[in-house]
Amino acid sequence: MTRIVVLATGGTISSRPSSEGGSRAKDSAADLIRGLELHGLDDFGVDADGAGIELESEDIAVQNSFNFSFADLSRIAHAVARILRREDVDGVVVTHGTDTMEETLALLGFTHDDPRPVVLTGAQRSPDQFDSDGPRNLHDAVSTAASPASRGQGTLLVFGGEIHSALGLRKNHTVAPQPFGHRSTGTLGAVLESGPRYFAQALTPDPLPLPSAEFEEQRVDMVLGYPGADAALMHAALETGANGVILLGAGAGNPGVPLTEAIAQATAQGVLVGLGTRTGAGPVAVIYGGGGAVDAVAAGAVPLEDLPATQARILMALLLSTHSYSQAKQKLQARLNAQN
Ligand SMILES: NC(=O)C[C@H](N)C(=O)O
Repeated sequence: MTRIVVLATGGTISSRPSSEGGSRAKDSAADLIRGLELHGLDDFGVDADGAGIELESEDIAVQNSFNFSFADLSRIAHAVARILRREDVDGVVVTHGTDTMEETLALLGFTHDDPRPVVLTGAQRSPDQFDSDGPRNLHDAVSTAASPASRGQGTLLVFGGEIHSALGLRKNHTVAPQPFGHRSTGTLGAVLESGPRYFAQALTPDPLPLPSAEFEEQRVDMVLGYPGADAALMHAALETGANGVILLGAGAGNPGVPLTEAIAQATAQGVLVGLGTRTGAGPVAVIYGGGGAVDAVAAGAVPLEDLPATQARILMALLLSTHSYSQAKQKLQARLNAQN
C-alpha cells in the first residue's frame, strides 16, 4: 500500500464564487479528493507491490496565497516535515494558490531533507468552472508523489502535465493554463497515463534547518530600479526595519547611482542586500561601471545569479534567521554559487 497525504492550503484549486464578488478559497483537502471521484480521476492503478494508493487528507490553511505571511509558509514547512516523520507515508502533495507558489516551493526546496517527494500543485481555474484544471493537476501530483521514480527528486511542482523542480521556478503569466516555467532551464519531466517520466535529475542543495521562530520576524523588502529611480523606497525599507533588501536593477542588475549609494549605506548598517535583475531571468553580470552592477557589488550587494528574486528573498530570510549578518552574506553567496 502506498500512502500519500494531501495537505490543503487554499488557492484557486479550492476556491468558490463569493457573495462579495470574485472567488475565495473554501474547499478542504477532503473536498478536493472527492473532486477526483466526480471527474473520474480517482483511479491511480496499483503500486509496485500490486497494492492500491491510499489518500489521506489534512487541512492547514484555507487562504488565497497572496495573503500568506512568513508564519503561514513556516507552518506549511513544519507540517510537511511532521508528516514525513511518519514511516507509513510515501509522499506528500500540497495544494496551494499559484500566486506565491514560488515562495513556498523555495522554503520547502531549501529545507526538504528526505528522499520521499513533496509535490505542490494548484489550479488556474476554480472547481466551479467546467474546464477547471484542479482535478487533473491533483491527479497528476498524486501519481507523481506515489511513484518510486520521484524518490530523490526533492520538492516538485506538478502543473499542466509538467514536472518542475522547486528552485528557479517562476509564475510567468497571470491566466495561462500553464503559467510556470524555469528561468533558464526546462522541465524535469512529464506526467503520462502510466505516471511520471523524468528527463533529468533535480539538483537538490544540502538542506537548511526548518524555519525557526526568528524566520517569521525577518523583514526582507524588494525595490526596483528604473529610469529616474531615487533611493526613497530603499530608505523607507531601512527606516521600517528591513534586515534584508532585494534590489532588482535594470538589465544585468544595474540599479543606478542613487540606489548604489543607498546599498553602501544599507550594508554599512548591517542590512543584507541581494542584487537581482528586473528582466526576470539570467545571471547578474558584474561588468558595468558608473552606478551599475559592479558598483552595487562593490557597495556590498550579493549578486543573485539565476534564482528568482522571490525565492532569493526566502533564502535570505532563512539565512538571516539562522546566521549573523556576515555569515548570512557568505552563506547566501555560497548557496547561489552552488545553485548554478
Ligand atoms: N491560481 C491561483 O491559485 C491564484 C490565487 N489567487 C492564489 O494564489 O491563491
